[in-house]
Amino acid sequence: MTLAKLVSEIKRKKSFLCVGLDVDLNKIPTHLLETEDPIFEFNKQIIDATHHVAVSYKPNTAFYEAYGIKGWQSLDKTIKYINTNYPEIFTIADAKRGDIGNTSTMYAKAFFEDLNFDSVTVAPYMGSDSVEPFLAFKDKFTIMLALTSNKGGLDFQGKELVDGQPLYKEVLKTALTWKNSENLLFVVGATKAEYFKGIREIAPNSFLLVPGVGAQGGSLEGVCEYGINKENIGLLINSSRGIIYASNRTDFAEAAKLEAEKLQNQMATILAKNNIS
Ligand SMILES: O=c1ccn([C@@H]2O[C@H](COP(=O)(O)O)[C@@H](O)[C@H]2O)c(=O)[nH]1
Repeated sequence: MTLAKLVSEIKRKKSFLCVGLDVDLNKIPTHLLETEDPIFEFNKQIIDATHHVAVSYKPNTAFYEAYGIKGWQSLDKTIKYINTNYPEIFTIADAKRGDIGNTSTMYAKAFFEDLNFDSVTVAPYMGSDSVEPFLAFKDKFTIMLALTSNKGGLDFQGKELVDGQPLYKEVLKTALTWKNSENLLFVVGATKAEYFKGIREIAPNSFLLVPGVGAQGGSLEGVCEYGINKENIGLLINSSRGIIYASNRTDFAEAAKLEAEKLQNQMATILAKNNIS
């Protein structure tokens, strides 16, 4: 996958929606628990019902790791299902990794080579040599936490450095100087809409993965006011619980489809307002 292909898919579908596949066995319809692989069965039906309005899927690996080997197998089946049936979809392993260099290389191999995701999320705390091993993979993307959606996100990310600028801005500026930074995207929470203007001053053309609409209450319109880039759009807006748990009954896939279509409609309106076609 290339970012140019992602942009052309966004324009074709008039959507920059990323559906989060955060599967909790306590929340899925009970009839699925009788199937051989309830997590995969749930994902398959969600994907089939929403792929026409989504350009990306983001399984958060915690929701698979929590179920041990079986969970990891469900993740493997899910990514294979997407890559085989919907190869135009941009896939994100939300794993928030990062470690000393040789360990980061192994994490990168796990997600880019073994599982064949297009991208993986990483934490910046360990610095350049913990992120650059991910960036070295051609046509694969590293999505680094910049300003996260949770309340505590500002505890450290918002701390002012000696020159008065907040840490997250320094993280953005510095990361953009790293080798292969053209393969770098950033996570910025939708709950932090008022920060997008400043972020776009530092990273005008970077793609931003934006979680926090739906269950966390972030505003799509608020994010797009300054977050949207007229050339490449530059946004992937994620909603997980708001879509996948729209119903916990047998109509769950249809309910997810309706929620995803609602968001896509709003996105199409925003694209049209910005004269992006
Ligand atoms: O700043 C961040 C970074 C990651 N996330 C993840 O995104 C989804 C959001 O799920 P919702 O159900 O739509 O709230 C989830 O996997 C988080 O771990 C985030 O929310 N904020």
